[in-house]
Amino acid sequence: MIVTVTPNPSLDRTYEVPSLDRGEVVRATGERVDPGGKGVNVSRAVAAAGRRTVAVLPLGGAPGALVADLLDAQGIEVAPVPVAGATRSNIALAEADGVLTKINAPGPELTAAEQEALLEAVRRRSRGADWIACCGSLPRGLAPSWYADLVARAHTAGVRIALDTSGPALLAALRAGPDVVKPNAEELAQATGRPLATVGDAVRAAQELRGLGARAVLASLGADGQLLVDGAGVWFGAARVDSVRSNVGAGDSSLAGFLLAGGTGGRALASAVAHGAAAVRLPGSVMPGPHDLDPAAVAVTTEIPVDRPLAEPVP
Ligand SMILES: Nc1ncnc2c1ncn2[C@@H]1O[C@H](COP(=O)(O)OP(=O)(O)OP(=O)(O)O)[C@@H](O)[C@H]1O
Ligand SMILES: O=P(O)(O)OC[C@@]1(O)O[C@H](CO)[C@@H](O)[C@@H]1O
Repeated sequence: MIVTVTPNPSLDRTYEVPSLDRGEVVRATGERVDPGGKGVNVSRAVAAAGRRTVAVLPLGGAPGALVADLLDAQGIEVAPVPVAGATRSNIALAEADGVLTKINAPGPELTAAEQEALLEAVRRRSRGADWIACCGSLPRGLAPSWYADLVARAHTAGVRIALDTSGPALLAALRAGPDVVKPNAEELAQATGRPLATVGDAVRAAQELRGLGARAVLASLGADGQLLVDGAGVWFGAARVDSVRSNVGAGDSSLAGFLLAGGTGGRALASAVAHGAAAVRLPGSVMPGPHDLDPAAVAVTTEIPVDRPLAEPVP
């Protein structure tokens, strides 16, 4: 079982627009609503693979009720922690040329009692879990050390923990020794304070995160693919994608793929890459199921193309 924790979930609204014209009324040609937040997406991908998952998350107000209903309709077990503030709505504006602009709201502030209830729900629901995946930004009220605390609690309970977050929350959690962290290129650059221009730069940054405490680093590099750096070595994986529809949630799908395949080694990296590639072929944050995957298009190697320039370098 894979338990996910999303401290700041969202109702994800995607509007398809011909193009963005600042200051004008822009008429959408299509819209969709998805239950969102990074851990929620991991649960959606795990459930799509037919595996058991429980999504632990605070939910409040009408948007929170809608998130719960949408997850229920997808057959995903939810452990909701009721909160007074309304769950946020995040907006994605998808232009016809493929450019996507995302607006993420701050979300409600959690009171001390709500924070305690969330920790208690994680403790109760993660008994006997194979993995806890803690994902996304922290809402106001939660200290940057919140994920670090969760890592320590998971290890005391004998459960492995994967973490996908950024900034001070990531840096604080590294010191607690998470089993795997999943930064993207920007988060790697931010955590190390250095630009990323090549695959080699990304390997060095991932190794630095291991030096800070992470046991393994699954680094997602957008169109360039993914790296896995752990105590056994370094793997690089990539898949060809002919047409990209939406990259929202591609990282979450990748993390789900990684955990579904055991969460360690080259086989798990191949699954992560297959899930990332499948996610970008689907609209909005739709998570792929087994029938969407194309494992034959994935290549994983230990011969790292260190000098390869990144398609999207981080200055
Ligand atoms: N343009 C693309 N072409 C091919 N594969 C892609 C592309 N964009 C993303 N992917 C696949 O999806 C994975 C995750 O993408 P990315 O690095 O953008 O994650 P992310 O920034 O964490 O995304 P999110 O936060 O929206 O979940 C990539 O490592 C890659 O395998
Ligand atoms: O604001 P955060 O927590 O960093 O990210 C939230 C979010 O952008 O992440 C998911 C895609 O990865 C979306 O479902 C959601 O809107």
